[in-house]
Amino acid sequence: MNTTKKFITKLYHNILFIIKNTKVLFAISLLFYILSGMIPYVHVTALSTIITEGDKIICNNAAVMDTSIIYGIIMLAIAILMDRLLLLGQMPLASVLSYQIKTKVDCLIVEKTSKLSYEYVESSAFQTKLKAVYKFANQLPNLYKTALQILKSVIIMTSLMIGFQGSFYLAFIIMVGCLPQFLLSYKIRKKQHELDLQVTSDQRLQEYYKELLTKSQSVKERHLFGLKGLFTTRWENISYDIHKKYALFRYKSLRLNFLGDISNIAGYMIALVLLLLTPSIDGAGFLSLSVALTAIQNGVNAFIGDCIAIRGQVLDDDVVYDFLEEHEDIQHPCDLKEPITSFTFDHVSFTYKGSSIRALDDVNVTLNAGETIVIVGENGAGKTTFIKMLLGLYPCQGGKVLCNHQSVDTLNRNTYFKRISTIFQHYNKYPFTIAQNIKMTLGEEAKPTEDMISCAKEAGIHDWVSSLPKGYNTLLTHLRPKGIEVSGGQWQKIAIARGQTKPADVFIMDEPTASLDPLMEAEIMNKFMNMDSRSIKIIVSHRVGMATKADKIIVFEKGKLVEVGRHKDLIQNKGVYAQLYESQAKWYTSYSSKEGESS
Ligand SMILES: Nc1ncnc2c1ncn2[C@@H]1O[C@H](COP(=O)(O)OP(=O)(O)OP(=O)(O)O)[C@@H](O)[C@H]1O
Repeated sequence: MNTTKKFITKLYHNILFIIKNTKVLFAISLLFYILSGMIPYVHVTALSTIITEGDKIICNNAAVMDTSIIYGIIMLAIAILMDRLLLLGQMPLASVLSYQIKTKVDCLIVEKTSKLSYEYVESSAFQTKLKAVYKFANQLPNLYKTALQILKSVIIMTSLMIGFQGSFYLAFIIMVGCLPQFLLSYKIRKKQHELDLQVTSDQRLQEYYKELLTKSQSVKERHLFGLKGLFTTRWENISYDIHKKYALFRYKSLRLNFLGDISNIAGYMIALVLLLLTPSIDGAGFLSLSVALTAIQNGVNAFIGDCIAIRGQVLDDDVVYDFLEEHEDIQHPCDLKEPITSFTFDHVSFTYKGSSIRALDDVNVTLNAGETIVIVGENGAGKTTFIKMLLGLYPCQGGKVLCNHQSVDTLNRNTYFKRISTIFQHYNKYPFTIAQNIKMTLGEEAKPTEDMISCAKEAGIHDWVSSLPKGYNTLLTHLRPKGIEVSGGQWQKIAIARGQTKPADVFIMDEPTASLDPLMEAEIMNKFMNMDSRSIKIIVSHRVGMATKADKIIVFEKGKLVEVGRHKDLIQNKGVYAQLYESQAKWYTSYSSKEGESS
């Protein structure tokens, strides 16, 4: 009882969502379905009239047709024509309705994802859930069709039963015969939903292997390491596993469906025999009643099919609606109104989910406006995690990260991120023009702006871009028909220019220069450090060469902040920084000597 109530509430909620988002179109659709629900009654009534009147004409050898039979023929023609017209009208309506619902749901999913914590969104569990959500969201528009289809089936059955003139018990027998079909189909549909969810994770992997085999980005490694065969085998194996699960499910469903069919046929046969045994019935009466019985059975079967479909649909839709209603555990109520003047890490610790190692361990440091900060440390030392905590991408587990003395966790993301420009090692490569890659808001044919050119010069790409036939309006990547591919270093410089174009109080570069040669890297970093004396500039790097001019060097080791200070002081300390500097000395002495030559 509780389950039925829950189901009806959910169904009501889901249909309401569809009505709210489609309004007039839904009303027209409803009218179409009501009209087409009445057609079988008109059809059967017309046929009965034709059979009964035809029988009279044949038995009486009458030469002239009665008006009733002409009436019947006209009615039949109208019913067939209307049925066809309504069907034709429903097609474009269904297409527009589906588009409206799908677009709305897709927007809601994107909006929801943006409100969930970064930590949760990057987890595998979330990505699998999102895949399931999109899979089921695709089918969301089917709900309105199924719901209206049920309404149509109810109208068909009711109108036929009313026209059945008293022999309700026959219709009842037909319905009882259909009951096992209903129960079995219900069970099958629930299992299908469970299977759909269960295979989602495998489907993600299957798609990944397919991408490895087809995407241009993976073509080099695939050829050079001879991985095609390996990836193909893995893709085939996982595809086979998924197929096997569905094949097994279909086989089991088929057996259950067959049992349902037997009971269905038995019900119809019993009703037919009882009809034959009715004492007062003549040939024409038997014929027209058996036509009506067939129509009722078809109506009941369609009704059962639709009920099962709607039950399954609500199960599937729940995955989408549950996701949309998921609790957003992060609250960012405070707007950041003032420019950023400081960051304070106050005993900050952080451990990634599923990891036993502290990525940050009791970190204490303050960063002030006007400072240039270089963060160094070996692989896995905690540099990127430090930046992510500063950006508030992960909530603090221990201690606090403060921005202008306010906890970063409470800051409204829009107002906070507006003031920070970050370029990560793994930045996006957009299939837009070079100008758009630097300044997203520009149109495809728009001329480059002054500030954009200045940032492109700082990033060292202006001369190269100017030498291209279409200059800043050159389209990038082979995703675009006339797009060109550029080198890793050129992409990096474009990303750096993008980061510098954004007006901000804080500029962060998390190793975006790995593809550049050390001299070019040092040149770009030098310019970066000198770009705006009031802002906070943070550079994350393994290469300590650029730290010599920093106001503050932060050294990480195994999640711990082990040293903070200026180059000279840290060298004198002879600690981790001094060792790193020593071991990398040869990289930057060549730059220093080059700089010396040029000056
Ligand atoms: N998403 C993640 N989930 C679990 N553990 C992670 C994740 N990202 C990083 N780690 C772990 O956290 C620790 C710190 O990683 P972090 O990326 O901050 O180091 P890093 O100093 O930036 O390293 P690199 O110089 O190699 O980029 C490492 O032990 C790393 O394995």
